[in-house]
Amino acid sequence: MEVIFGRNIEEHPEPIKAQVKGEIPSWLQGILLRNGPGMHTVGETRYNHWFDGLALIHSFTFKNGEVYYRSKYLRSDTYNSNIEANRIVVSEFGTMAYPDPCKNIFSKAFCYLSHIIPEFTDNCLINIMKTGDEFYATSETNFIRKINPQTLETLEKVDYTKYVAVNLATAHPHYDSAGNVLNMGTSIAGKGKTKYVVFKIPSSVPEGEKKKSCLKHLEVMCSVPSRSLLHPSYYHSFGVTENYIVFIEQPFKLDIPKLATAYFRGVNWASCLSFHKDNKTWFHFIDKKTKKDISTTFYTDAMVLFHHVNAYEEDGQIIFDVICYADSSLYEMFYLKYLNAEFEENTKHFSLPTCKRFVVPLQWGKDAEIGSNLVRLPSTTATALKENDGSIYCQPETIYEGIELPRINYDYNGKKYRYIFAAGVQWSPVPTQIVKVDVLTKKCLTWREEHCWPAEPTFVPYPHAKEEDDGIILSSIVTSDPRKAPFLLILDAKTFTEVARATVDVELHLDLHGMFVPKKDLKSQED
Ligand SMILES: CC1=C(/C=C/C(C)=C/C=C/C(C)=C/C=O)C(C)(C)CCC1
Ligand SMILES: [Fe+2]
Repeated sequence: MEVIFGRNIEEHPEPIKAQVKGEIPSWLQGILLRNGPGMHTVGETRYNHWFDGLALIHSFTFKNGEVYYRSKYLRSDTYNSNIEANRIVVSEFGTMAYPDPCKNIFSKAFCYLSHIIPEFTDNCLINIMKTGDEFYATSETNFIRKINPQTLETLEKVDYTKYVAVNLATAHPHYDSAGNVLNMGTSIAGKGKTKYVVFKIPSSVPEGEKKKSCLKHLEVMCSVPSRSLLHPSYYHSFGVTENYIVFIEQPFKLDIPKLATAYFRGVNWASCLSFHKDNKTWFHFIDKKTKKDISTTFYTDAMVLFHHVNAYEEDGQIIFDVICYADSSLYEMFYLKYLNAEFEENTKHFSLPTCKRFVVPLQWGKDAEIGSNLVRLPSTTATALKENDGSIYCQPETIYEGIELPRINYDYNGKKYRYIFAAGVQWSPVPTQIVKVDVLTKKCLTWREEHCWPAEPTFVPYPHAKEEDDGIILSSIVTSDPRKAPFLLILDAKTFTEVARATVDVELHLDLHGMFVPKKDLKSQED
């Protein structure tokens, strides 16, 4: 397992031509851009957690049937400070570094509550975000880093707090059909309130503007107050339907007093997150037009989720699919000390990711009886029970067990849909398969090969696609057999048969998330 997780990967900033087996569809022109941790030790020092690793962006460029690979470490301030010091000097999710130059004891810690949030890392290792024709590497702190999608060069550091009062923001924004970005972030104890803020970054800027930056035109859409000033929920993504934003306030929470004192107590940020198994999980549905949270209280039992799959409305009900866990063991499992030879033994206690569907009615008759099920969707076993105090208790339907890193045909985002493409994680948090799940029939198709560890699958539609699964799946495959080179796999999304594979004779890292950028969305058509 060390082979896959703990090693430092060499960067290859110059394009390397891949060996193609099969035929790359001629219409496939563009760049698959992906992000993830690539360096886990600096000098003699080692990160504790896999989510701490320094961001290594890599890309597969598809051009006239050929594929070119390149990779480059994000030159974040964090990367530069670490390399210069030849040791880890900036704190990450699972590793507190001493002394961390970002944490000045006297200027930060003993001020007012609104000033106790420490300065976080700009090691943006989770995903790639597109605003207008700009691309950013993203994580969950207040910093994002602009990159050149073609050369993978690192550009400006952007601080969200300059444009919106959030201390944290998700690495999973949504995009509407015009390309506007919708994202959420948490504003901690600002003016005595902690809230979840929904904001929009427009895809274009007013004409004639000299230094074009979509972020300068960021607008706050609305906000939801946190149930607790000092214990806001942690969230990794959210959902959208045609008319609503779906936000889940889960009992996996950030403890702000702990966060503010972590540096002095000698503990990492991760230890400031805790799962409250006796609390409830609250659902919020924010009406995009009125910008109001629906007033009824909707909830389910305690659970932990990271990824929303999709959400939509049907017959006055909101349907949303999420990958759920019984507890927060996922983040625990990714400590590098567990990703070793006893990996299989260690992961036995890992709670299995399960795709669940919740169905929530938006209206019901005044005479609906207490205890009655308000769900009117014949195709589901999910229930929503009316309770004495007017709240609605929701119980999900299990769609599929053992999938993570879900993706869909994004043209169906917020709409009724049928297929999930995901990584299959049957026996551990590490993917061994690529899976296509039909949410209606629960039937699935899988791809797997010995010694192969697939990345999150990205769906790219055919140019004149008619059906939801008319397209291909792209996934970069890391191999644990030194005789087998890694490759980019292309599957037919309908049948899951192999279309082509492009093998690259370099070490690939297991990454997290990314996006396919069609050639038409790239500013210059150069390589
Ligand atoms: C640094 C830092 C954070 C980083 C979180 C990260 C890096 C999360 C990664 C999650 C992933 C990769 C999930 C996959 O499903 C927090 C806790 C937001 C807040 C404190 C500072
Ligand atoms: Fe994610």
